[in-house]
Amino acid sequence: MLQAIEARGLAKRFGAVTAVEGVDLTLAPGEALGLLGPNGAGKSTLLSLVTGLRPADRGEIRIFGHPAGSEAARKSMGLTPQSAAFPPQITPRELIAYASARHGKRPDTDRLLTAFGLQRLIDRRMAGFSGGEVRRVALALAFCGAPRLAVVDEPTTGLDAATQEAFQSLARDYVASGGAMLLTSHHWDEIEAICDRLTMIDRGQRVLDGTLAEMRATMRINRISLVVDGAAPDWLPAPDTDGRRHLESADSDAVVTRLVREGVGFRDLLIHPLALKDILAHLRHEV
Ligand SMILES: Nc1ncnc2c1ncn2[C@@H]1O[C@H](COP(=O)(O)OP(=O)(O)OP(=O)(O)O)[C@@H](O)[C@H]1O
Repeated sequence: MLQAIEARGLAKRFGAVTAVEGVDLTLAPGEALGLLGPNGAGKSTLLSLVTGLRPADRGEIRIFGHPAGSEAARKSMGLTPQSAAFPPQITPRELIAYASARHGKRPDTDRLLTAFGLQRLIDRRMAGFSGGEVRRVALALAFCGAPRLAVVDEPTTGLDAATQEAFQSLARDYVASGGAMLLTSHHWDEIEAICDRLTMIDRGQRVLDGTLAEMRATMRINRISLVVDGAAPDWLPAPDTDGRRHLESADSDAVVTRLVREGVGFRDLLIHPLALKDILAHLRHEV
């Protein structure tokens, strides 16, 4: 299958700073890849190489088989950069028409307006738009004309909860209908809600790559929480502010058996697989 993104050995320096060093990246159609990493890890630089906004110093990137930055590669992708500025006299309708035309498509204005709550703003000049309103327009542009690949850098930073949810739902629909999505975010729950696979980079290097399911299967750790009535044994952690005791275990059956055997009065027992945040906290000791 032709990959949406196929990148090998990418490297980029800015003077003395090595922003990206020897990174491989693949993304298939119908897949969402979350790019994670601390501030300054090299995520935005990596995206700028993938989108062809900057040339790589070393390595090769193909977008649906075409070199990054080529006309064919650019036409196949929609993009929301980390920060975007638009001419003050332009309206969202004009921008959406322009971005859709790049893909040779009629503007799918109605769907995008509804998804990003832009109905009231569509014909207003962008001068005076709030930060969140500008961000919503920038996000809508990544999906105009149904590109085969959407690249979104910290999509929901500064957006209200309703718009964050709308974005997640649109992103899931886009991927389910065959779109490929590369996303960076500092919101782990957002990555978890949208992405099938994640790649973590740190100081320009890839330190982790895999699906959440693979990571969970490897770790086999569950998060257990319960309320204890009466005395609790020493091996249980103290209750949190929510009154529940939380612990992690590779053998939740054994924990429950022990509670019963020791006659602990417990209720509201919940057993969950580890959240992405917890998985990364564990793996960080190993990477
Ligand atoms: N134009 C530039 N000139 C000089 N250094 C740069 C430039 N762009 C990025 N860098 C440096 O490259 C490194 C990677 O930056 P990058 O913006 O890719 O990180 P990031 O992972 O996107 O960070 P954040 O989560 O803070 O957005 C940082 O050390 C940054 O200071």
